[in-house]
Amino acid sequence: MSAPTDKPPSSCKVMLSKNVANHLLTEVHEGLKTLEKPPHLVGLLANNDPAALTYAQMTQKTCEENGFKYSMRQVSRDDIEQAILNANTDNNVDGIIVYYPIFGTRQDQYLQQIVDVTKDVEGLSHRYIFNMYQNIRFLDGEAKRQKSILPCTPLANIKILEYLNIYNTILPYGNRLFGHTICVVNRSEVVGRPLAALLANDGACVYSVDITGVQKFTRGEGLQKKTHEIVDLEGKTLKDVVPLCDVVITGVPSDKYKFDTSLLREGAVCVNFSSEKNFPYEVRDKASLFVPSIGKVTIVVLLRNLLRLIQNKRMDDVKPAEATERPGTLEASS
Ligand SMILES: NC(=O)C1=CN([C@@H]2O[C@H](COP(=O)(O)OP(=O)(O)OC[C@H]3O[C@@H](n4cnc5c(N)ncnc54)[C@H](O)[C@@H]3O)[C@@H](O)[C@H]2O)C=CC1
Ligand SMILES: Nc1nc(=O)c2c([nH]1)NC[C@@H]1CN(c3ccc(C(=O)N[C@@H](CCC(=O)O)C(=O)O)cc3)C=[N+]21
Repeated sequence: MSAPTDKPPSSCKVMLSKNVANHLLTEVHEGLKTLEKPPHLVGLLANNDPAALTYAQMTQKTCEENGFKYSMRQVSRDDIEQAILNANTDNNVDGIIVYYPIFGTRQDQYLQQIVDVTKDVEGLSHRYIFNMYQNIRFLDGEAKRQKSILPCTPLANIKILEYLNIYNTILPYGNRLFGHTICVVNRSEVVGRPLAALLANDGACVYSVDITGVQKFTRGEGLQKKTHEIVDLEGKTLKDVVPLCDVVITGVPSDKYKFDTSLLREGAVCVNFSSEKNFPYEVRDKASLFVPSIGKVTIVVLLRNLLRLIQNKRMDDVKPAEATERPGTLEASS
């Protein structure tokens, strides 16, 4: 009966990721001011994935517009290992990003582990992944001067939720998602699973949905645990958990997939990180806030991670000087 023109205007606010990206860029510009020369990021492209090429080009453009140096190195699969080792030892390279998938097998995980940990802008090294899952936020223990590196796309999702004020800044750092129930549709090792863990570590109840089933990530009743625990919800599906959620995040890599918006709670916040449009247009009838894509934020987070690597390295460099200034420090800490 009702023609589209009869419909009241939607109350949904569509938030474009460039707003969040620009907000984060101001922080990046502050960091840049403290450096003598532009940070140099090397992108190693060894596949024919058009999404990887687009992402690499978007990264190059953002680097060049914001005072970073970016070099794209296209190599064959056979040469990727040596290309990583060369970038590791090149003093003119501050950060390395290798675009995946390359082999699409465990060889890709091997390549992730040979990138020098001090140049790993994507936080894929074992040490960073361990810290993330264990909710260890610093590399230098109680000194708390060197922050661990978090993977870019999961962290971009978090920066978006912060910008949308889903994080409650009245609560202590680390508990700021307490009371929120979040659904993440994708449990890949590079995005969905780390994202669910990070959100749960910040206090949320997270339903992680993949084609293999649903898992619940929490820090236990009353956030009693230091890090998250995971339970399999046997027999449960997306339909059971979405109505409980005030935030829904999707990352399904298929143009055929469309999220069933009839499941959404009125006023839910919806974010899509897939390069495909996972939400149909009608999401605007249910959601209070909708973020259709997040690529621009991911790239700024990448630059922020690069600055963090440089800052961490600088602190490593000043350590010996400090130790001589304060005799006894070394003995006391050994
Ligand atoms: N915006 C950004 O910054 C980034 C976006 N992406 C995009 O995000 C998407 C996902 O990337 P990856 O996680 O690396 O892909 P992936 O292919 O490694 O993982 C996709 C996951 O989604 C699951 N899945 C597929 N269909 C599903 C369904 N109907 N319901 C629930 N789960 C389903 C798969 O089983 C798999 O675990 C891609 O479109 C990719 O281009 C990836 C990295 C960064
Ligand atoms: N080591 C590694 N890290 C990655 O993060 C990685 C990778 N390899 N391999 C390739 C995929 C793909 N990927 C995308 C990033 C942003 C958008 C994206 O969403 N871009 C635009 C839209 C792009 C367009 O205009 O089509 C946006 O959000 O506005 C898509 C895809 C990262 N990837």
